[in-house]
Formats: sequence, structure tokens, C-alpha cells
Amino acid sequence: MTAPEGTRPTRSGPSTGRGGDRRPVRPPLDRPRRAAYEAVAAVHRDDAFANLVLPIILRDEGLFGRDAAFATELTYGTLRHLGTLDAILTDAAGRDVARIDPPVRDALRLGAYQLLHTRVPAHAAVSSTVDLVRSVAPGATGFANAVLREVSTRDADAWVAKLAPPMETDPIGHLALAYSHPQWIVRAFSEALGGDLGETARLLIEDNERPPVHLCARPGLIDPVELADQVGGAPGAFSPYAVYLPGGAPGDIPAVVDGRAHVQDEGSQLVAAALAAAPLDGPDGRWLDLCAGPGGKAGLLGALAAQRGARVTAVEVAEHRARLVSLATRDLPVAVLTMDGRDVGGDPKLPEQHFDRVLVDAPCTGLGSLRRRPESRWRRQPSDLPPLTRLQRELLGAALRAVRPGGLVAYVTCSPHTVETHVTVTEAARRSGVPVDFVDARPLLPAGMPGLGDGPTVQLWPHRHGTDAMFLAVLRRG
Ligand SMILES: C[S@@+](CC[C@H](N)C(=O)[O-])C[C@H]1O[C@@H](n2cnc3c(N)ncnc32)[C@H](O)[C@@H]1O
Repeated sequence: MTAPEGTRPTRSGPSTGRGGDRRPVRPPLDRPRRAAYEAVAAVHRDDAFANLVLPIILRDEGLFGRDAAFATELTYGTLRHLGTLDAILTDAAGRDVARIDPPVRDALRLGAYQLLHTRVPAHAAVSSTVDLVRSVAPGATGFANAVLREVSTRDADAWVAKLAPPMETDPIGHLALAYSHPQWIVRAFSEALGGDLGETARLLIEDNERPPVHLCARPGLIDPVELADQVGGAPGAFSPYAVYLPGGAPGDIPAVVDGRAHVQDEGSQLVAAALAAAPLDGPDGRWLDLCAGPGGKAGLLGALAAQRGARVTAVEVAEHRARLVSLATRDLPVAVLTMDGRDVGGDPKLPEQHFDRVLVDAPCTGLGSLRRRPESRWRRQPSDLPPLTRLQRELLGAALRAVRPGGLVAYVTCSPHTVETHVTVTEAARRSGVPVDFVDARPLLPAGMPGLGDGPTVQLWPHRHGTDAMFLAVLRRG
């Protein structure tokens, strides 16, 4: 991408050289790069989330349009490519990045990202980064200059060829370095893809792309073609409710403001709609969303329920997220309960064998939506899995208690990690003590959708479907 070379003065702007001030005149720090630096530094220093902290910094800096887009590209790109950039910087600096002063380290990461992954001219990438280092660690400008000059001696492919272990002997290590993912995540993806390393590489590449924004045109409230016309977008490839947003702030769209549409990945729409589409004998008026916050799927289920004379009970344990569910489902037949979903049978508001359709959109590692959270791949650890999978099993067990005989439970994660998908489902079903059968989930998705595998569960993928990597298992209680 082309970088707008900033020329405006900043808070830490240059000396004017007037009034006997003999300091040399320095080029001003451009505000997009400064904003990106502050966002990356906040992520590493304060454990901030880039998608929350960056909009605040952009607003405080008064950055809009191209400048904001450039700052966003630098922030998200640097965070996504962090693993590979750090390996390159370690080599170029001759010492582990962990031993570089954090402000200098973050500035170097931004500089290396510009050199290796953008069309910013090398001289501009180096000089603007050295300016940045001068403002945060004045003693380190010579070091930063030398490191970046070394980085600029190769392009990204040549650095990977130098530093990555050979694909033949260490494919996981190779892919991890080449496509900037932790090895344990590459291993998990490869396993979920049946060991196909070519496909694993395609997934990793997709994870490093900027994700599209999808809208859900709520059924019965707005036609997706009409919404697509309004926003200048296109109807989705698979979900009958999806609209692809070409750009702009979704919060400014009138249909989103008045609750006829909401922002939601197309894969999330598909799995929620699949539960509503599954054939069911007998009563069909009581639907339950056991993990509802912040309310994306409850919004779609609520709109579908309204069309079919059903009602949704939406359960969420975190109070602030339960409030978000209430906001997301206003004017829909949805009752929100702030409570622990595992209390099924232990609380009169959540009786056993009461519901016809139950969704368990379980808390998970979120490895299926790494595109949307650039820093999360570096924060997640394998040690996150045991407590999460225990909670997933307990919630699915509660759902199986909540559903009536003959009723349906959809278990969903936005992670393709088999421990959170297949292992959780089979273990929870085995331990539940109630008879359950798997329903083939593939026919519950739009006809002709490719790449759905052998069933009965479905795994969606960014590189196959353009969606987050959502997993869906549908169970029928006997
Ligand atoms: C993956 S998110 C659900 C996303 C939501 N279905 C949507 O589409 O917007 C999982 C949610 O489960 C909630 N949760 C975690 N433990 C829970 C529990 N024991 N009972 C109910 N909700 C829980 C989390 O707070 C989180 O909001």
C-alpha cells in the first residue's frame, strides 16, 4: 500500500530553530505512524486489544480517511506478522528481540513491517522509524538505523528462506515462521485439516489478510438485496442474510442503527440459521441461546423466531454482555437472563427438558477468528484449553438437559481446534447420560456449499468459505 508521508507537526514535533534554539531541525513525526506505534505499544505494554485501543488513538489524534487507514494497516499488519518480524529482527540485531528495550522494539517492529510488507520506500521506512525511536529512546537511534538497514538487505521471502527450518524436515516450524503463527496453532490447524499442509498454508495466509465486514440483514426486517444497495455492497455468497460491506463505518448505517441489521460474520449467520432450519417434530416455540453475549446469534435467532411465532431465551453469565444482548435483541421476542448456563435444572427459569431448539455457542480459544483479532494468536496458549474445554463440556451437558426429548442442540465454536470441537462434543454426549444422535449438519447449510467434508459435523474455513472457522455439530435428544 502507499503511505501518505506525514508532514504535519505533532505533539512531539520538531524544533522551529528560532529564538536561539540551536537544536537541529528534525522532520516531524508523522501522525499515522505515531498512532500505530502507540497502539502496538499499548497492546504489548498494557495488554490492550488493538481493535479497542486503536479507534481511541485515531480519534484523539484526529486521524481520518487515508491517514487512519494507513495507521490501521501498520498496526494490524505489525501485530499479525509479529512472530516473523521478531525472528528477523533477532537475526538483524544479533540479539534476541526480548532483550531490546520495549519502546525501541515496538518501533523496530513497525519499521520492519513497512520494509517487508508495504510499498513504503525503504528510505522512508528507515528514516521515519529512526525519528520515532528518537522520540521514545533518543540513545538508540544508531542501533535502530543499523538494524533496519540490515533488515532492508532482503525481502520477506529471502528472510524466510534464511531463517525458517526446511519444509521437508520441519513443516510445522517452517509454516509457523513463514506465515507468522505460533507452532501449536499451526499444528492444531493442520490436524483439523487432516494433515494437508498445502491447505494449512492457505489458511495461514488468509489469517494474515484484512477480514471483510459482513452484515446480517435480519429476516423479516430488511431484504439483503435492499441493504446491499443501501451500503453499496454485495449479497453474501452463502448466507441468505449476508451482505458484504465494501468499507465505511457499519455503525453509521441506518439499518444497523435502527436494528434491522447487525454486523456478523457470515459463518456465524450460517450456524445459527442451521439450528433454525433443522427439521423437528412436535412443538417448536421455545428456543434457548445458552451463551448469548454479545447477542449476534440471538439477534438472528430472534428475528427468525419472530417469523415463526417462537420465543428465544438468551442466557449470558457476564452482566455487561447480557446488557449487550438486550440491546441487540430489542423489539424481538427474546428474553435475556443474566445467569450461568450450567444452572439448567437448578433454577426455575431454566427448567430441564423444556426447550425445542438450543444453541451452545461456547466460549472458546477463538482460533477461528484470528483475522479479526491481530494480537490474539500471540496471547492464546495451549494451557487455555483445559479450563475452556471443561466449561464447554459442562455447557453442552446443560444444553442436553435443557432440551426436550426429540429436540435439537447445536454446539458451535469459533475455533477449529479438534479438542474444542470433536473431542468436546463426543465427550459431553457420552457423559450426559441422555440418549443423543448426531444430525447431519451439511444439509442445514445452503445447497451447493462446497468444502463441507464428510459430516455429520461441519467445519467452515476462511480460505474455503471466506468465513471465520466456525464449527457446528447438531445433536438430537432421543
Ligand atoms: C462465543 S461467545 C458467544 C457469542 C454470541 N453467541 C454471539 O453470537 O454474539 C460465548 C459467551 O458465553 C459466555 N459465557 C461464558 N461462560 C458462560 C456460562 N457459564 N453461562 C452462560 N454464558 C457463559 C461468555 O461471557 C460469552 O459472552
